[in-house]
Amino acid sequence: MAPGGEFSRVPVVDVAGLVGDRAAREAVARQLDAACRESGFFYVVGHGVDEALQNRLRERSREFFSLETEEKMRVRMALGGRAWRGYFRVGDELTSGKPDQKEGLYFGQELPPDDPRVVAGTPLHGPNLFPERPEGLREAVLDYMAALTGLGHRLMAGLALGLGLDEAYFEDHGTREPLTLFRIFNYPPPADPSLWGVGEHTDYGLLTILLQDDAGGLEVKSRSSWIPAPPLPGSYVCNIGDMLDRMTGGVYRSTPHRVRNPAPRDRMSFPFFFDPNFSAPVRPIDLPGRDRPADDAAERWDRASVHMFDGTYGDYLLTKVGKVFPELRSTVL
Ligand SMILES: O=C(O)CCC(=O)C(=O)O
Ligand SMILES: [Fe+2]
Repeated sequence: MAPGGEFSRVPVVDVAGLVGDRAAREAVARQLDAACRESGFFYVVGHGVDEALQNRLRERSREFFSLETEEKMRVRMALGGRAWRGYFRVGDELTSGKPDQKEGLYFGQELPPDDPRVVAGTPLHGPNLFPERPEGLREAVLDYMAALTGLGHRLMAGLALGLGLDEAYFEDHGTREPLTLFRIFNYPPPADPSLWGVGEHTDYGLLTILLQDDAGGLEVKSRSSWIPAPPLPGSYVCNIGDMLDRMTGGVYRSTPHRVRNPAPRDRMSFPFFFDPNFSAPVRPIDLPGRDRPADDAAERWDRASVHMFDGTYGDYLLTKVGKVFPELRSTVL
């Protein structure tokens, strides 16, 4: 393994063994561990998510984005209030201060209005803002989020094993009831080729599980160059977020990435974020045999500039929200 985040490809891991016997789980865990140290990015195949469900989600999403802006704006984010849900237009979301060339829908765990967290006005908690049309988008999103929550638990158990921890470590430390955020993005071909669909960034939480279509355009930052993560049929692209990077003292890497749609048509992607519970305190993981952070961790953390380990995951996440949607700062925070 090259030191310091130098890598030349995003590895593919068949995770079917995670539902097998101990030896099979350990074999997968070793591959996940190597990928998380080296690049912080990996494809997974053998993930068990139903292809028909993915197709249903894709179809309904395509139908939604093809509606007139006026209709899409009926579920605009401003109406989701503190729950941080709904539709945003091309250019509404900022990455590193620059408007992204993508439109999208934000979803989270579906909670009834009388859930105590909703009644208390807890940010990022609430019912979703589902559009009236197309019919079936609501069911596709909820079914898909349930399937991906299951995959998130399986992968986190594999990551725990790879770190030499009990497989239930993450469940016991914040993910038994995870915070799950789900987004559906549509990237039109950029009007100006210098504009990014999503500019360079790292993700916030533990693990991102991304379904992309066949347009391509996702790139991952190795130390000295950008490495493409092209669509691989039947796969997800997974990556480590800042929180897991910090919890592991930088042993697992949250790697910068960016997207520009290279296709002459729209590109759709479906990132699912599997994070600790909003009220879970975030603590560094005690990793046997490792008492200091990876050599380049401080450099990476400075760039992301978050406060660490002195609060809950929710406290941390709220420091991020206002940066990407300045308009929502007053409603969410
Ligand atoms: O659309 C993609 O392929 C990646 C999106 C992404 O990086 C993100 O939402 O954090
Ligand atoms: Fe990302």
